[in-house]
Parts: sequence; C-alpha cells; structure tokens
Amino acid sequence: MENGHAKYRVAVIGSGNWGSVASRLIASNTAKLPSFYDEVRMWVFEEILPTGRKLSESINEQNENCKYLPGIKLGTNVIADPDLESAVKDANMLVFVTPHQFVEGICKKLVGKLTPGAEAISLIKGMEVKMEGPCMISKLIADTLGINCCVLMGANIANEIAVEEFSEATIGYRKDKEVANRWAKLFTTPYFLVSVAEDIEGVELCGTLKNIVAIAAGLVDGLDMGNNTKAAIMRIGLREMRAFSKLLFPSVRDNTFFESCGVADLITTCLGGRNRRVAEAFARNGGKRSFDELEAEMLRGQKLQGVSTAREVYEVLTYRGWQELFPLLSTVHEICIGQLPPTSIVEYSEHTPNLSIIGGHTPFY
Ligand SMILES: NC(=O)c1ccc[n+]([C@@H]2O[C@H](COP(=O)([O-])OP(=O)(O)OC[C@H]3O[C@@H](n4cnc5c(N)ncnc54)[C@H](O)[C@@H]3O)[C@@H](O)[C@H]2O)c1
Ligand SMILES: O=P(O)(O)OC[C@H](O)CO
Repeated sequence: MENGHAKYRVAVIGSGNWGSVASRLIASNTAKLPSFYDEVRMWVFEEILPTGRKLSESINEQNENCKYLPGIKLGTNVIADPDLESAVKDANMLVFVTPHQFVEGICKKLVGKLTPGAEAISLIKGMEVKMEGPCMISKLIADTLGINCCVLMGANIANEIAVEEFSEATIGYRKDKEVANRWAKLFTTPYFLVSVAEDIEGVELCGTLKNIVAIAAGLVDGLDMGNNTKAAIMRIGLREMRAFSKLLFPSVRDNTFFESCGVADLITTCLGGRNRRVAEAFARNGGKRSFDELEAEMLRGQKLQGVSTAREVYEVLTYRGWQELFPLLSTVHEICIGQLPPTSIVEYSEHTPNLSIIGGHTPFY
C-alpha cells in the first residue's frame, strides 16, 4: 500500500515473441502510472544462445530479446529473470504468456510461491484436454494456483504491436469488473486499445479455436486457391468456432465473436499468423514434411498452437460424438496427422451433414 492505495507489482511469465512484446507494452505503462511499481520482471525459459551466452543475461545486457524479438528495445524497467520463483516474488499481478503446452508444468512449480491475493491474466491461446473433459488455460491456472484469472485475446500479431501499429484486444472476465478494468489500465496505450467483456469462456475460446481455422487458411494458400476460398474457410471456421464454444459453454455470447478476440483475430491470423504460414508450407510440400519439422525450421524456437489445439479439439469431438457437426475443425486435425491430404480442406463441404440435429433444433448455425 502507498498513501492508503494499493500498489501493484507485475510479473510476466513467458518471454517468447508475444511475451516480450507484452512485457514491453506493460512496462511502458508501469513506468508512467503511479499505481504500479515501475519494474516488470519477465520470467525467461533459459536457453544458451549460439554465441554461448545465456538468453536472460543477453536480454538484460542489450535490453532486447535477440532470439524472440530482435531489434526492439524492451524498456529498461523490464528485467529478465530465469528463476521462476524469484520472477514472481512480491508480484500481485501475474501475466501468463507461454505456449499452452508448458503452462501446466509452470503452474505446478508456482504452487505455494505466490503473493496472497495475487491476480492473474492469461494471454495464452490454447486448451488442455483432461480425463474429465476440456479445460481452458485460464481455468487450469486458476484451479492449480487458487487465484482469479482473466484472459486477454485479440487481433494481436506481436511483431506489429512491437512497432506500435494500432491494435485492439478484448479482456474476458468472469464477475469482477473492477479487476478486469485494472488489467485494461495496465495494457491500454494509444496504439493498443483494450475493451472488457464478461464472457471469459467466449473470449478464450475465440483465441484458441481461430488457430485451427488459420491452419485451414494456410492450407488453402499453399494449394494456390484464391481469396474467395479463403473467405469461405474463414466464414465456415467462425461458424464452427461459435457452435463449438456454445456447446461447451452455453453462456458464451454471440457478441463476443464481433469483438477483437473474435472475427478480428480470425482475420489477422488467417492473413498474417505463424499457423497460416507453416500450414502453407505444409500444403506446398504435399503434406510430406511434418508440421513439427516445418515449425522447427521456419519458426526457430517459436511455437505453433494450432496443430496441438486441433488435436485437443478433435479428442473432444470424438469423445462427445460431435465430429460430423464440425467438418472443418475435424478435417484440419486429420490433415495435420497425415490421415487426409491437404486438398481435403475443401472437399469436406460436399459431405457437410445436416447441422440442425443437435437437440432437434438449430441453435448454432
Ligand atoms: N506471437 C504472437 O504474435 C502471439 C500473439 C497473441 C497471442 N500469442 C499466444 O501467446 C502464447 C505465447 O506465444 P509467444 O509468441 O510469446 O511464444 P513463442 O512461440 O514466440 O516462443 C516460444 C516460447 O516457449 C519457450 N519454451 C520453450 N520450451 C519451453 C519449456 N519446456 N517450458 C517453458 N517454456 C518453453 C521459449 O523459451 C519461448 O519463450 C501462445 O499461446 C500464443 O498463441 C502469440
Ligand atoms: O502467429 P499465430 O498464428 O500464432 O497468431 C498470432 C496471434 O494469435 C494473432 O492474434
């Protein structure tokens, strides 16, 4: 507390492409806003660079993440820390921004180490599938750590935000609007406009599912199909995103799909994202080189989320008998694992089933 007002200390857990840009964005605000401590600790998954230097040391010396965000100064109040416990010490606002496959292990290491009353926000686009069913990443964080967790999703290609091109984002929250507004204050800048929506599942599922549609869009590009085909993929994808979200969480709101986290993120990812780019290469190689191989070669340490999300969603679809209702989401997974050729991405529509069978009415399509 300072002068009777709460003061907030921010830690960022993750330092990849978006993690580095988010740290820079946040740090530009904490340096200015009196309700936040200036310093932003950024946890770094330690790596040894080709020069033999540690990534965290290099970031602190150059004030730049030469591997995941070269050429951009982070702000001198961003401090890289390879020690997870030390990175979150005394922090009461925790920003989670790692590829989704690593978050469970990270959370387990943080149990019992957090400042009482800490709040979290997840910028992670992905989901986990457990024995008991699908689990959104914000819920995984909240349940493992016993803390409240909002989400921030949107049309946010990190490299564009790094050079301060105008973008929007959506914060999803469950009940506490005051907390959501505090997160919005932390993130909002003149070039990054943030709105809040009381629909955490809807916001998070938009960010998660659009990565599967982006794979489909990349396949279409790799097959040299035109804009009409790609637009059709995006429309069908958006429709399936909304239907799947509402089946999982009936509380999900239609309006959420018109926020930055919805249609805008779908568009930007299908035009300029990494999932699209690698899927294009996959199709150009006729599916002969795996996504893992192409990811390693093309992204140099950055991670795709769409391929694993397609698998996770497919598990849910098969377990619940919904596969035929979601031809695009299902087909993307079957192409990714080599069960179908890339050209199948536009063949499935011939077999599109009667989509009105759920519950005998047409609530989704
Ligand atoms: N990059 C973007 O434009 C962007 C924009 C919005 C949202 N996102 C989302 O943000 C999340 C993080 O993406 P990113 O772009 O910051 O990461 P990234 O793909 O650029 O980088 C991969 C990160 O994973 C780390 N890592 C590798 N192995 C690890 C391990 N075993 N344990 C923990 N960490 C490990 C690496 O050190 C690196 O920091 C993803 O869910 C992504 O979908 C990304
Ligand atoms: O580069 P992608 O495909 O991981 O997408 C990045 C962001 O999610 C776009 O908002």
